[in-house]
Amino acid sequence: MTAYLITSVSVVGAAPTDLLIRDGVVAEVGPGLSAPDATVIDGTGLVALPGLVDLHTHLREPGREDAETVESGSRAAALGGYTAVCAMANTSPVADTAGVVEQVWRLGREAGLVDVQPIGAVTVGLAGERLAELGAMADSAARVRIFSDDGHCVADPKLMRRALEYVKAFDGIVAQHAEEPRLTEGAQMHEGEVSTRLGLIGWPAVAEEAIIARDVLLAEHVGSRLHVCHVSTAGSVEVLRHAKARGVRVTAEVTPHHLLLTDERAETYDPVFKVNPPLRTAADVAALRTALADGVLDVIATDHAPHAVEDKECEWAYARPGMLGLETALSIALDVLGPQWDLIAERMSRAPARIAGLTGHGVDPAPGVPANLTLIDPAARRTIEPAELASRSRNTPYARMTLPGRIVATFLRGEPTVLDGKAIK
Ligand SMILES: NC(=O)N[C@@H](CC(=O)O)C(=O)O
Repeated sequence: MTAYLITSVSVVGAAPTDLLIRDGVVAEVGPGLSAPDATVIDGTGLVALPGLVDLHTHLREPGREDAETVESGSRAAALGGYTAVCAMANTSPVADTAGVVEQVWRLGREAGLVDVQPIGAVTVGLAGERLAELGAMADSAARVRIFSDDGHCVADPKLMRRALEYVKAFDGIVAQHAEEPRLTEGAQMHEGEVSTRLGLIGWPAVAEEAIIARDVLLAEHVGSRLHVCHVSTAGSVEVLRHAKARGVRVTAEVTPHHLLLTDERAETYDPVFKVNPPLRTAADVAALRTALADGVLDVIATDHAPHAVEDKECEWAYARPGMLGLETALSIALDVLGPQWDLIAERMSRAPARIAGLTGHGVDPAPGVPANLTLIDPAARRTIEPAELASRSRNTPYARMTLPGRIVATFLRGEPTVLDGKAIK
């Protein structure tokens, strides 16, 4: 196994030092290291972070391998600085049995570019009618701990309660896609001034907030762990703030796109901006940013949602919701937060690893820890060209935008998955 000596690198924003990677772990950290057998990487101007961890990735395999595979999504993740991703269950077939989660887990191991941790469905077929085999998925080789019907809300309060109770047996967590379906029938975008002007049916903020309010009360009642997917409104932040102050065991994520883009993008009628939950208002964006800084929002999660051309390049009403995220998330975080490296490490690596229970991930580079890390050039700027992305899909909302930051290298257990900004395999 090749050893790597990264010289003059800033570890999570600290003063430059050297970092030696050997036998899968960070062997030494300190100035003036020498290791004659090691491959040297000049880290001048670069920042080392613990490898990013995504709590919310759609890999589309099995079922829609034309849009993404475990391998292509893993490559996109590695290029984005990730060393672990949690793969959502809305595949075809749905990941609602031990067999399917083990298949995804095995495909992740075979690709070997990031650790792929499958998420299991809460209900059979995401249909919201009866609980899936949560225990069998937890006991499987994939060791599922996060359960989610993402793409669909677990709308039935009794089922949601049962799921929250059930996962306590193995310290699991239910990740809710908070959307009261009766309030979003036919919805095409955020309900507000822009939807009124465009004549598109709106997805009101209250459809999200009402479910979060209900679910934090349920989580409190049964003493279980709730995670809220892709929080998008100022009102949701207030509900979460209140719940956290009461000591409810709730965590929450926000996507890069909800931190940057607003519903005014719908004026283009370009379905690349159609997403679930929808892009909201500038006031929502501001509230999400504040909540991310103060910890009401624990995590930046990509909700990487690749879609084939025919599902995206069509009329707005017929287009599938969802955007790519893995290859641009760090740049958006840097744009939104600036070089607050400790905060970025917390929201994009440590906290998601903790929530998902992924040992060996989300740990700052220090002697003895697994060498899961990424090297970032914060001074670089790059223009996003959809055709150059590793994802099989092209639905990035940042096409031709120039964004700060570039991933120079990513290491998974001491082996590079990305070097010089290029995927190794
Ligand atoms: N976030 C999205 O806009 N899309 C998700 C599922 C979903 O949440 O609708 C997808 O799987 O494409």
